[in-house]
Amino acid sequence: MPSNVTGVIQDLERVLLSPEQIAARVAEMAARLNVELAGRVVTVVALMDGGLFFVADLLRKLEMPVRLHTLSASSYQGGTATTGEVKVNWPATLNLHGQDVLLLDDILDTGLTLGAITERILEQEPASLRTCVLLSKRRPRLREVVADAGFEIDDEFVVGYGMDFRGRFRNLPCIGILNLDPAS
Ligand SMILES: O=P(O)(O)OC[C@H]1O[C@H](OP(=O)(O)OP(=O)(O)O)[C@H](O)[C@@H]1O
Ligand code: HPA
Repeated sequence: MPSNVTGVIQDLERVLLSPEQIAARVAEMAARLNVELAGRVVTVVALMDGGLFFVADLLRKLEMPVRLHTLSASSYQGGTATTGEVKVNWPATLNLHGQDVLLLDDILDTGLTLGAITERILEQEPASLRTCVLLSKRRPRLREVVADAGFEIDDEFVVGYGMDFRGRFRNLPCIGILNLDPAS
């Protein structure tokens, strides 16, 4: 793993998705949700920090009334592999009983994060639960998760548009593959 990444676009091996490609797909996802959830009041549960830009961009395109709850869910601790332990700050006052919940996250990888959050949400007996992610990796899951995905991507570590490596790269407007030197 490189010790010298600075977190700028020059550190990328290549750009996977440009800001324009991301914006076009997010608009399509929002248009579909606007049809399928029309007439409902939607309770969004948005996972931070990685989901920050996806959630901000998608929500501004939703036309139904929305309530927003942000949760901090982390298990990678800045690295490229899950620690296996999903830490969630679930507010004691959060009650999703009877609500139409839309769960949003940036990326579905092992499935551990969304699996853990889905379990917590379902314990509260929402009226419905729908999950959307911007990216879904083509890889075997450690936990099965049902989610609509903006893009299916190969099993490579990605950064940008909210996603980090060692706390950096979140601010890149594109999504890219890191130049990881296996020897370093
Ligand atoms: O499917 P999984 O293997 O669980 O991986 C997906 C999760 O990993 C990342 O979160 P991370 O733990 O890096 O925290 P962050 O959102 O604060 O960056 C990402 O934002 C997802 O929530
Ligand atoms: N990049 C950044 N964060 C992640 C990834 C990834 O590929 N997979 C799970 N969390």
